[in-house]
Amino acid sequence: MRLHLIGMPGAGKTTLGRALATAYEVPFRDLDQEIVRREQRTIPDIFAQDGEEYFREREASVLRDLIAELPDLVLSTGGGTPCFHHNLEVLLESGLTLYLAVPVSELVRRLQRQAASRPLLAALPDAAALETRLAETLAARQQFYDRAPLCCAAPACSVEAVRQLVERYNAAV
Ligand SMILES: Nc1ncnc2c1ncn2[C@@H]1O[C@H](COP(=O)(O)OP(=O)(O)OP(=O)(O)O)[C@@H](O)[C@H]1O
Ligand SMILES: O=C(O)C1=C[C@@H](O)[C@@H](O)[C@H](O)C1
Ligand SMILES: [Mg+2]
Repeated sequence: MRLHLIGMPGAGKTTLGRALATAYEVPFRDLDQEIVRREQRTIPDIFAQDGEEYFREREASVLRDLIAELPDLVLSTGGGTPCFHHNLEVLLESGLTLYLAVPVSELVRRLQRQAASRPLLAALPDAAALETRLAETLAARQQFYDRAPLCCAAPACSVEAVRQLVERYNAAV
C-alpha cells in the first residue's frame, strides 16, 4: 500500500505520516527530509543558494524516485508538493492520497516558533503577517488539496481515524 499525505506547512504530515507507517508496518519517507539527505544541505540553504525553482525540480524528481523505489510506503510530502510539476497527478495515480486539513488559526499557533526553518514563511514580522501569508497560500493551494480522495480535518485526525477512512474507502472502490 502507498499512502500519501498532503496539506499545508504545519498540518502535521510528517508527525502523522511517521505514526501511520509504524501502524501499517511499511516504510516511511518524508519528501523534505529525502531532499535534504540527497542534497546534503537544509531547505533554507537550497532556497537561498539555488532558488525555489531549483527546489521544485528536485522535489519533483525525488518524489518520482521514491515512488519508483517503494511499492509500500507512507509518504509525507512538502506543503507545496501537489502544486508543481504535475506532482498531484503522480500522487493520485500511484497511491491513496489524504489531505490533512487544518484551520489557518491552528497553523499559526504551531508555526509561530518555527517559521525561520520554512523559507516561504521566514522574515514575516509577526503572527498577523504569518496568518495573512498562510491564508493566501491556502487559498491558492486549496484547489490542489481538494482533489485528494481522502480528507481528514484536525483535530480528529488520529492514526485510528485515518485507518478507518482508508478501510472505508477501500471497501467502497
Ligand atoms: N495533531 C497535532 N496537534 C498539535 N500539534 C501538532 C500535531 N501534529 C503536528 N503538530 C506540531 O505541529 C508542527 C508541525 O508538524 P509537522 O512538522 O508534522 O507538519 P508538516 O505538515 O510536516 O509541516 P511541513 O509541510 O512544514 O513539513 C510540529 O511542531 C508538530 O509537533
Ligand atoms: O509550503 C511550501 O511550499 C513548502 C513547505 C515545506 O514542506 C518545504 O517543502 C518547503 O519549505 C516549501
Ligand atoms: Mg513535514
